[in-house]
Amino acid sequence: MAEPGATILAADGVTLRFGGVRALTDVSFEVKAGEVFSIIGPNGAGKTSMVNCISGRYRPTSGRIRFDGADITRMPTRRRAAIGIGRTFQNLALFGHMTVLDNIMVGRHHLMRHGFLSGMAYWFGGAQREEIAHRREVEEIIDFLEIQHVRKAPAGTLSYGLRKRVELARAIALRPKLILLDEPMAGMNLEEKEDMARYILDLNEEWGMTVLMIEHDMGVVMDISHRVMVLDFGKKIAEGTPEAVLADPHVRRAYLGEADEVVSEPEEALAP
Ligand SMILES: Nc1ncnc2c1ncn2[C@@H]1O[C@H](COP(=O)(O)OP(=O)(O)OP(=O)(O)O)[C@@H](O)[C@H]1O
Repeated sequence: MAEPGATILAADGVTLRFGGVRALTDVSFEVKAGEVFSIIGPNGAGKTSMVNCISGRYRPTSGRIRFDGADITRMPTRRRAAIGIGRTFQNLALFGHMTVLDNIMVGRHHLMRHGFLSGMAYWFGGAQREEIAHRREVEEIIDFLEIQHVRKAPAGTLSYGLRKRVELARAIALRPKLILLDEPMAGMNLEEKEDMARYILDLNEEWGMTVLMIEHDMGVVMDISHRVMVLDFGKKIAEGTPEAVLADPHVRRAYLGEADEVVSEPEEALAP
């Protein structure tokens, strides 16, 4: 496991093409162990494509990605999860008819030697002991994310904010070293966003989890990120502390739309 401050994830010249579309062009960056690192940029800038290259859903057309000392560029997705890369999705991906508890247990499935409640092995093969240990871990996550009151409820019956929290619980059930969060606050009200921001910070500070996040809410990004990378049309245009990125003229032009303000007419000129 990388020491705090050492490079845990490194993308080197990552390019991704879909036919004629260049989703990413020569993107390089490093995430340090223990960081909250955010990727921001306008719609279609390549943020999800980058996260998909890291999680294994997409293979870069060229370039390399290293994680915790291993070259993962062509590694299968399942193997990446096993070596410590967890993720949540932009759109919820829970089993609606299953309870919260079972949804989170599914997240731990591949860590279980005996499979999920596999027949005779459950009683005689040590699988019972193993499942008890897994349940204990899951309960710890349930406590941490304060979802005890809904642990037996079918996931599909919960509010959107709670479902997002369950999805986070399932992703951290793997105890990843790096968690990829794709718009964790999307569609949330202010209170839900504040809760989620606090859970992400606690995960980072108390559990030592490195976080790579895509998020559109600039307030949240600036509040909880140690460093931010900005993509625009698939290219990296800035990287640094939230303050430095906010002050960067390229970012202001490309992302915050300041160019529009500069070229717009004075208000009097628009009056009839
Ligand atoms: N599977 C795909 N097939 C074809 N083109 C794709 C695919 N995935 C992404 N793209 C294209 O790649 C570019 C980058 O898309 P991507 O979804 O990575 O951007 P994004 O920054 O995550 O956008 P958003 O903020 O809207 O989610 C876009 O032009 C998109 O249409």
